[in-house]
Amino acid sequence: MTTVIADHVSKKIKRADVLNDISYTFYDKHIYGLSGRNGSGKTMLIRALCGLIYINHGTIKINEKVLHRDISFPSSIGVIIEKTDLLPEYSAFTNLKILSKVKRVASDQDIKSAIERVGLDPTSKMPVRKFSLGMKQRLSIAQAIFEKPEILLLDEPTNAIDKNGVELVRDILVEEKERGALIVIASHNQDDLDILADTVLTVEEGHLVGNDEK
Ligand SMILES: Nc1ncnc2c1ncn2[C@@H]1O[C@H](COP(=O)(O)OP(=O)(O)OP(=O)(O)O)[C@@H](O)[C@H]1O
Repeated sequence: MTTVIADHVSKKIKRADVLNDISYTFYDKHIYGLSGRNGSGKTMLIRALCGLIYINHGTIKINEKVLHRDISFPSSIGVIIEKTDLLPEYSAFTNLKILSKVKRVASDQDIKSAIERVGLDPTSKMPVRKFSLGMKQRLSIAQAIFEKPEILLLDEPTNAIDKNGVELVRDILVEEKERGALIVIASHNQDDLDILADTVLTVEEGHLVGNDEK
């Protein structure tokens, strides 16, 4: 079983409380939707859960291991945060191939099938700098899922993606949940939240205020 436990998590930037005493337990085989206005703290929460920022108070435990104490980042995780960095001069396949060398858990076949799954061509030599915004976003999804991670933290995963692509991405995320992934999605797209989320959490001025279990 995979668990991510936020326990009294707070983060201040300058003097502003961007995360304010957040306590919540996330489980596997579940999609959590983060809803909230611009600047409410959704991205900060995602950054905190994947270890990209240090928090000022509280703890985050990934499978009972405390982030920044026992581990520096979760070992089995796929992340999309705005402007996920891709290497613009290389093809889709080469981008994922380079990433795969870090952990060595994905084969070339895993890379190809992830690229195919998001509707891109794994044999294409087109460099990513020539990709449209939507194509880059699709590749970001492939990048997040290709190693079959236990945890997926996705900030606006359907951003810039066309209608057919959005349906494809939603199908992929449901398949990933059924595979057993713990998925957190921040989205302004109400349809994404309605269709995908088993639980919708509302973030307001750094607090988790709503917990709408469907
Ligand atoms: N690098 C930064 N330096 C200072 N403050 C920041 C920084 N990044 C974010 N913040 C502040 O943290 C707060 C939460 O921002 P966050 O990006 O988490 O909001 P969000 O809910 O994801 O918004 P959006 O819906 O626009 O993506 C905001 O008040 C923002 O101004």
